[in-house]
Amino acid sequence: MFLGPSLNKVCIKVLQFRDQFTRGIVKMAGIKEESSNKMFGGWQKVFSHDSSSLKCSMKFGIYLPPKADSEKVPVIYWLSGLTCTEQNFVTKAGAQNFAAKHNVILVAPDTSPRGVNIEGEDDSYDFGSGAGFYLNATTEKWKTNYNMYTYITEELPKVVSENFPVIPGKQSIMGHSMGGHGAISIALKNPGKYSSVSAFAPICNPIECPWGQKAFTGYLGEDRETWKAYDSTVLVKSYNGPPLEILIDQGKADNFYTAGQLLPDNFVAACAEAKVPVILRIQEGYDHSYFFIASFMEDHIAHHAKVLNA
Ligand SMILES: N[C@@H](CCC(=O)N[C@@H](CS)C(=O)NCC(=O)O)C(=O)O
Repeated sequence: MFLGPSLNKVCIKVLQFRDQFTRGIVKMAGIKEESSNKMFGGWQKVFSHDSSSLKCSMKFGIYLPPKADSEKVPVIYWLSGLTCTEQNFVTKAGAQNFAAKHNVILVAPDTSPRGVNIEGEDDSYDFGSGAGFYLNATTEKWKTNYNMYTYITEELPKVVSENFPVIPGKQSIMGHSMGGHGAISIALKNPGKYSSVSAFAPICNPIECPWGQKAFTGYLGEDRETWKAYDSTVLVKSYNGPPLEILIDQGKADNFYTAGQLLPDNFVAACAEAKVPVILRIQEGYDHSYFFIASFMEDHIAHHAKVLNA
């Protein structure tokens, strides 16, 4: 059928756009496809790229819902916890089904620089590799590579918007444990940049818990004043940006909760003082694992989609 020269051009463009995501035949800007699997009508992919802020090769998972074959859609960033790579969320969170239903892209990066040959980087599970804490390090030993804050807030969104069909400015952020700390602190530090935020078992007050104190001493040094720039319980007290929807789920049988690593009550008290609305749901019987995360993932995606698709 002859559609006229301009309509034909539009059709060819749409077909090329679809090809880019379904057959992977178009070379993408600075990123390499590592894997691609069809899932719930969309695509679960993993890409690698050279990161300028971390000075190493990084991987991230991206789920493209069926709607992204033909239209731009909002994006939700997921930040994982200690010991995770991009694979934990991709394989265990069970989020793709809900992303397909709510027409959102999900981006799940790795949790630290990899293979940068810093002495001691692989010595413990809660510092160094797999434990970047979503901050920019200032200590001599770590500051060249451990800049996960800049990676998550600037570099990765640029890579995503240059290569995938995202609606500019329509983004939200969520995470788990160390990644819950990352999601909430990043949303509070960047008023208006993220439409909504949610977390599973977040480290809410890192300057007051052993995980946070160890990491902040190593990455930021001994001066505790500098730590406050990355502590959600401190940051929320001076938040004066647009209304933020904050949803937190916390398992009551989570051993890190009972050991005082997460401290959600401190965060909720600070929110009340600052008059920032927060929903904290204590979930009876649930632990810290991805079994807990998968159980409430639908609520979290719906929480973000309600704002992003409004
Ligand atoms: N089980 C770990 C603690 C770290 C941990 O529980 N990590 C959580 C995030 S804080 C996680 O998501 N682990 C990976 C997984 O469960 O797939 C250890 O003691 O070495």
